[in-house]
Amino acid sequence: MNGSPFVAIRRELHKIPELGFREFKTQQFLLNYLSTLSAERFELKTWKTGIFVKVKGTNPTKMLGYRADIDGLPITEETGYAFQSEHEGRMHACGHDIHMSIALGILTHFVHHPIQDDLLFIFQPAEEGPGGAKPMLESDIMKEWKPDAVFALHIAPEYPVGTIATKEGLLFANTSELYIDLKGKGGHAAYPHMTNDMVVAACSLVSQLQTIVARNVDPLDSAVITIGKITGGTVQNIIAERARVEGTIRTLSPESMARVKERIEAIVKGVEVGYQCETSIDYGCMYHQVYNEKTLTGEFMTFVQEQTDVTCIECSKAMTGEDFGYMLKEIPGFMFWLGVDSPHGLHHSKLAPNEQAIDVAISLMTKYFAMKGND
Ligand SMILES: CC(=O)N[C@@H](CCC[C@H](N)C(=O)O)C(=O)O
Repeated sequence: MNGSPFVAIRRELHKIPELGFREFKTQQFLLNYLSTLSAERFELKTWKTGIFVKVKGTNPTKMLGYRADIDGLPITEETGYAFQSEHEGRMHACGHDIHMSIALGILTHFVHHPIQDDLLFIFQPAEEGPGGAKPMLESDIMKEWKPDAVFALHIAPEYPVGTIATKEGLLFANTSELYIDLKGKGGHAAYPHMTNDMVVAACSLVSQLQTIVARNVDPLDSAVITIGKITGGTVQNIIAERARVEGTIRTLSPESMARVKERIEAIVKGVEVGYQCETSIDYGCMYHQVYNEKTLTGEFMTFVQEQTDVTCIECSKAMTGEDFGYMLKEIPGFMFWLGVDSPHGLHHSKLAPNEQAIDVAISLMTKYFAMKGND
């Protein structure tokens, strides 16, 4: 095992994944860790299941922010790790355990080696949903402690350890969850003519939704409609009275999101008429695109290129979503991908990030903050 204390911390956090706004043990773990550091060097405020930590500068003229998300996913882990999730049906399958341990590593460094400016560490709940970044940003705490610039990273399974990938401008998509409920008339499997079958209606709906990206979105633009879950019916020989279709929409602009939603609503209306049923649409949580401020991102990419132990790649935009986009809408900054070289991708039950990436990121970001926070 790697000797880094932050690898050991990651493993402890990996055991206790919790869903959005239920990160009680995670918050306690972070608070316990913070209680081991010199209290006079920082101020701490809890916010719901999240935490703000302001590490005091020696002669601050500004405040720099760093955000780490802290929630897990509803996935049953299949890594076989000795430190596998102890929470049935929950897993850190998006790397937030790594994100937290990196944030603690950077924070610990600056508690011991203060720089001129203040640093704000934001341990944010509910990134996977329903979204913690926006309400944190709107909180009284962040009105008082509003950083002048803010940064975050996300693990990238597809890149080797030592690779940093980002770009100026749009990095991640606009997202919206999608929940469609269908209610018809159930009945005996042998009497379909006396019912309105919601399994058939849901199947037709899912197929029609696929036509939106193919036929209604400009081929030079991009969008995604993924249906990740369909439920309906009760047993094999009863025609289903109800069905529910759950998914997510991704677009490269807020305008395209509005257009895609218009088409979804029209298609759902058509299913309502065609299958003589009642329908309702709920868009759940929505995330603003992640847009990297150009000057800061360009300067960061140059900084990374100057380091001997990491490689900087200019990547393409991705259809992933991140509520960190809300922070970047209000505060200049950027997000970047951190290579972790996993054979399995994000949201996979066997995601296995290479833990050496933790110290790579801590080392890179401590150097970056030392440069930015002393200028
Ligand atoms: C980085 C990442 O994987 N983020 C999630 C954000 C999900 C937002 C929301 N729950 C949705 O599904 O639209 C992603 O799936 O991209």
